[in-house]
Amino acid sequence: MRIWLHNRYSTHGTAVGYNGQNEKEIRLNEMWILAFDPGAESSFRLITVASGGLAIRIEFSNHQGKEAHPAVTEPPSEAQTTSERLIYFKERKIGSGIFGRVFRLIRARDGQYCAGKVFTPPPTSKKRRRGETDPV
Ligand SMILES: Nc1ncnc2c1ncn2[C@@H]1O[C@H](COP(=O)(O)OP(=O)(O)OP(=O)(O)O)[C@@H](O)[C@H]1O
Repeated sequence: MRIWLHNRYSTHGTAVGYNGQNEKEIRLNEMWILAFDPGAESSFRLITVASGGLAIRIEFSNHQGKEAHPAVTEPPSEAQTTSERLIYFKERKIGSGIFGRVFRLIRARDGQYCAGKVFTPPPTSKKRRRGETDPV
């Protein structure tokens, strides 16, 4: 089951958080997925509820007996403005490498699963200052 929130006429935008994430991310005219349950049985049609400027679209897709969408790694994103940047919610850690930790993410706009790496900055102790000579 997918539940979407689309603010069509909001003056100040809408913020949707998950587990305390992205709570301060306010968007205008953005579509948000509010719930996703891959094991949900399909027994309803698409429902759209419109109330004033708030429209809630409820999509009951049939995922019964199917695995959740496999995690995929996306190509690097183009440079985007803050309001265009896609929003991801961290679901859980799925691995780690030398350069950082890898998380299973849910893309807020369409509920697709993705894999995303959070890079760990290298320790600063080995950084050399400008003008410092190479170690022998
Ligand atoms: N697209 C993905 N789907 C599922 N799991 C993934 C995906 N990408 C990474 N992982 C998991 O995260 C782990 C670490 O991935 P990462 O890309 O960081 O590996 P790495 O190349 O060994 O790391 P590094 O480049 O930091 O040395 C993988 O071993 C795997 O378990």
